[in-house]
Amino acid sequence: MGSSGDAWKLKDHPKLPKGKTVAVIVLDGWGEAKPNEYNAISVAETPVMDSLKKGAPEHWRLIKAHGNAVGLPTEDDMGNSEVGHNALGAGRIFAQGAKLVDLALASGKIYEGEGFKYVKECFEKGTLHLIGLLSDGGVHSRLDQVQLLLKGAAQHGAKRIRVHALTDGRDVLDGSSVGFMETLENDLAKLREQGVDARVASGGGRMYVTMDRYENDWDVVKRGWDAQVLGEAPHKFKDPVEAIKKLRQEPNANDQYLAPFVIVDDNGKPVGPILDGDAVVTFNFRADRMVMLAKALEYENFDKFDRVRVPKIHYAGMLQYDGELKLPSKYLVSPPEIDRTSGEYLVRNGVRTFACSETVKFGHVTFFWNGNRSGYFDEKLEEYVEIPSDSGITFNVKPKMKALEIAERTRDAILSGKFDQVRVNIPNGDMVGHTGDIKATIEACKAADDGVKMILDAIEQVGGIYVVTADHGNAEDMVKRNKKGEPLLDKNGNIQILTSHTCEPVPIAIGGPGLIPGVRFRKDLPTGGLANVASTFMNLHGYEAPSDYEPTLIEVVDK
Ligand SMILES: O=C(O)[C@@H](CO)OP(=O)(O)O
Ligand SMILES: [Mn+2]
Ligand SMILES: [Mn+2]
Repeated sequence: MGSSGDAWKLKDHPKLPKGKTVAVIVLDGWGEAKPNEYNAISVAETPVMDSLKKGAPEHWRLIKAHGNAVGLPTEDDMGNSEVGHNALGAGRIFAQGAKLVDLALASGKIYEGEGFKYVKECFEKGTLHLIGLLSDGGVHSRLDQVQLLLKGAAQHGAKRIRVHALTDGRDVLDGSSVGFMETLENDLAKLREQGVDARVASGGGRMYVTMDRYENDWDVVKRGWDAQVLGEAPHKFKDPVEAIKKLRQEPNANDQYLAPFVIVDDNGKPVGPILDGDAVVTFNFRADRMVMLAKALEYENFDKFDRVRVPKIHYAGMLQYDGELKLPSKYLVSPPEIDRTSGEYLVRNGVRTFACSETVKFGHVTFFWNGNRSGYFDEKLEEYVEIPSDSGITFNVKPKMKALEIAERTRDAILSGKFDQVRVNIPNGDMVGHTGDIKATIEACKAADDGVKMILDAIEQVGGIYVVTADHGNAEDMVKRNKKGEPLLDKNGNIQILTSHTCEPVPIAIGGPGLIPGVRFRKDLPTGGLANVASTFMNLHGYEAPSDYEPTLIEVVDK
């Protein structure tokens, strides 16, 4: 596609009119599963979402939101916000970070790239630090990739390696951090036998240490900086497995929010602060929760917290996390080239766009939607509104989150007549689902439903159209199950709470007074997924989608 204006011109849809206000509502973490007591969505009072379902099969259906349908390596990979919103916004399926890293490791190309060569320059005199999420969840990172990278780095000359591990419990079961740390320790021991000085240097829970996103709470990143770079943390241990076990015994402790710790030697000295001349790799492939740390590591001018000491390092990300900011400038694997997104096409065809969510999901309907690119395409035609999220709490404490505020701002945007597309992310099912608190998640789902109602009422008033869908499952299943689908119990006979996303399909509903009679879901796309949604709403804006987009889910029959 060239850069001339014509290249962006979308063809008129032969049957569907232009000029309708289209609301695209994404319920985060809202999958479809059989009703049961662990399905927070089915238990919750959700009259609006229930009524949409009655429109099946013409105006309600299910679509795939996990595995290959969103560019993940296998059909066992649950969906997540990054790949989900990428697919929704880009209308095509791109091999995602997880897969690209797998390929680069398998072929050995990862060691030939500019990024690895850059960090390698420090191997002779400095330490290689690996920072990231210790998990096999496959959402932000994968332990098997870290294991390969450790081995590969040693083979390519790293003599001293320090791992700064963030514990998960969000994409994997709470408590699994102990096993992951044992596996890592085993691998590091093997490296030590080969003469590589390899150790864990620090740790902490992902939601409390380092992995904040969209600048919700810089203190989270600071806690990580203090432990990883300065070697300072409230807890000091000699052994990382013991560290996790001990810290998990503190009241209300869990993997996600584990307190930061550093590993010290016999003299109480931290074994791996980051120093001048060292190399650093952040090994998460997913962008959103690495961007803030990447800024702290890379930016000369940085005022988000006092870094105290800024080591002169060679830093590379596993991927480049922000294509617009080119951050970080060095990376081991090239990110998916998500170009020509629906957002860019529509704006270049004059579609005035409003996007809104609260901080914790704001980048989902902007940054991820636009192909991991921050900023506007055309400031005159777009407005992105961020409602500040609560920070410093777990969201089961306030399960309504900002659903109402998001809906109000969106309602106002619709009624203002200033926008053709309004798109929102309503986070409750996902963010509260991740806490594993079933009661709070039920409340969260009700709040999300209330938010949808307010937006649909506004669409009704202006004669518009709605598309309601979700990015992946979460709240519809809050319990870990065996292969037969039965809830699993732990050794004390309690159910094992599932805090993670799922592989369930998600609903999509279309409607509103602006939907002309005869528009309905096609029957010939039974395996349709999130990547088919962009063509669908482009049609509802009165345009044909570009020919290489995944096909539209709708057809127009004579009525
Ligand atoms: O919170 C996150 O980072 C992920 C789970 O790891 O959730 P989501 O993909 O919904 O943003
Ligand atoms: Mn999500
Ligand atoms: Mn989530």
